Amino acid sequence: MTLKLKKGGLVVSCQARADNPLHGAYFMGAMAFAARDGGACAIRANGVLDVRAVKAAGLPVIGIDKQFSDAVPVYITPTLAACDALAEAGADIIGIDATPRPRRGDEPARLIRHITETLGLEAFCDIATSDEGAAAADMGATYVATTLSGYTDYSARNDDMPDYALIEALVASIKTPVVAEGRFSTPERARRALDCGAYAVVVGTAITNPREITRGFVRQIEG
Ligand SMILES: CC(=O)N[C@H](C=O)[C@@H](O)[C@H](O)[C@H](O)COP(=O)(O)O
Repeated sequence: MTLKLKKGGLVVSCQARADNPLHGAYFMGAMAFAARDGGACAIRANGVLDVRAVKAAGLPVIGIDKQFSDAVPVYITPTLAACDALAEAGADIIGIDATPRPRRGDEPARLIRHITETLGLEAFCDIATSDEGAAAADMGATYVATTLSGYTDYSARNDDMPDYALIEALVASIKTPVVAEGRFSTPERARRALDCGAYAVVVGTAITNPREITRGFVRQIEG
């Protein structure tokens, strides 16, 4: 079966939180057009409004719905209802948190079945460890992504490096395509992800967050 993400391709994550001056579907839609013109093979976007807007660029869309809560750590597309809304908005692939952490919503296995069997879409499973990736693969994930490495209390890290070791461990242990995501802040880092065996690589901040890019320059020149 042909997958919607291109092997060896660059996925651009077009996301801006409410405190970001570029927050909103208009800006994220424009980012998606720019990413498409630059050669991206797909877009990752948060929320139904942004998914609809980025869809206009004509690329496959990984839709997620971040629902932050003080009560539980899981926030990426925690419910079947969120999956339905993203599908309705035009997502081709739905991204979920597939870690076994406490959640308010539905279990990863149920979400994956719903996405792949009921909605007929692809399930993009964000994990933080190789055991979690293996479990997601067993549950029927279409892709396993390293997105949450460094962002759970048991995978916390002090540097800003991507988790190449996790990519390699996953590639060695599962047949499901492994997508590299998280801290691929230069073209060289993205290239190395593919050299480690990643199927594709997702880049967000380094392409679509001018505020963070500016901060990086200012840190370097002002010390
Ligand atoms: C941990 C989490 O919630 N990551 C999010 C997932 O959607 C986004 O905030 C990241 O920007 C995205 O994963 C891309 O990563 P980077 O921006 O490092 O290229």
